[in-house]
Amino acid sequence: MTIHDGVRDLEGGIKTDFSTSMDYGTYLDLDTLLSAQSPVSRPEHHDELLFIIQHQTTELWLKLVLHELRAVREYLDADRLTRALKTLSRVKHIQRTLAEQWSVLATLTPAEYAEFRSVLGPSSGFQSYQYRAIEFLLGNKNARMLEVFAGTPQHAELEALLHEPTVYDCFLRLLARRGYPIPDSVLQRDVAEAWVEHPELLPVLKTVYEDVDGHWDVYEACETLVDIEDAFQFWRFRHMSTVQRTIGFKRGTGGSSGVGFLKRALDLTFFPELISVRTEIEDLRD
Ligand code: HEM
Ligand SMILES: N[C@@H](CC(=O)c1ccccc1NC=O)C(=O)O
Repeated sequence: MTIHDGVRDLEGGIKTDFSTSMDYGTYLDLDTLLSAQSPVSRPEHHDELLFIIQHQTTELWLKLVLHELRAVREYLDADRLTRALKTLSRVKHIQRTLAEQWSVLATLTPAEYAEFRSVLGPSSGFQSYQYRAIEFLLGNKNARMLEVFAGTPQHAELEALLHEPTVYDCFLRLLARRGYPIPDSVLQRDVAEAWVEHPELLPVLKTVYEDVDGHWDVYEACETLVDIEDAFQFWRFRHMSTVQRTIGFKRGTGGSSGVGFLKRALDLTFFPELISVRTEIEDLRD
């Protein structure tokens, strides 16, 4: 029996003296983490803590996504496709958590948000360095996004990332090394530019999608990239719809038109050929 009068017994082995060893709070640096929530409203608005924690938890997960996507590029460069796939699968699970998390912020009513929105000044998620870095890694390169980071250490980091290959570049280079006829126009592209659809890639992808068993790991990688894009778009949609129900059609604090600006992001695409190849798959008849 481990429960007495509704109380769980502490087992004899449970450690309680940490004077000479690592403990939970020290390992996780919780003093730093839990002292980093500083509401600005005066008197402090009850819901500002929700707003801050929603952003901070998102940024923590984005930190891990960034870490994993950098690893994915390294695995692809080292021809370790299976390892890259395993890592991308972790990214997908984080994306699911991030999309789900919008429901917490959706409990913030328009009236509650309006009570402290003005303290945000011109700050906005548009200035999220990690979000932009992830977009760059996935192929949505845009040098103008650097402007809001002028004079900060993140500017140099994003500038470097702008000139590095994307996850998709690394994947297609791996395919070329495996003997797939990836066109030079793709392999030699200026990686600092946003990805634009390369129709000349379609015949290569078609060979994969027409014989998935003969190209299984490549096929699986293509489908995983589609999953990642899908999840990214879902996050963007949930952001846009949460914004719409919270501020309607007000302008954004970052200076954009607001919802209209966020809606246009839904037309962006990371891996257009992986969508177009589906059009090429012939419907079979019996
Ligand atoms: C009530 C909550 C929120 C509102 C009203 C809101 C509103 C907006 C608006 C209007 C923009 C466009 C830029 C601007 O003019 O400010 C924007 C951009 C952005 N927000 Fe939010 N947001 C909210 C929550 C969040 C959260 C929780 C995150 C998570 C980190 C986030 C991340 C971003 C990002 C990354 C962008 C840039 C998007 C892009 O460039 O396409 N936002 N937000
Ligand atoms: N752009 C938002 C403000 C906002 O959401 C925000 C402000 C400061 C830090 C992060 C934010 N989140 C997303 O844009 C607005 O227009 O209300």
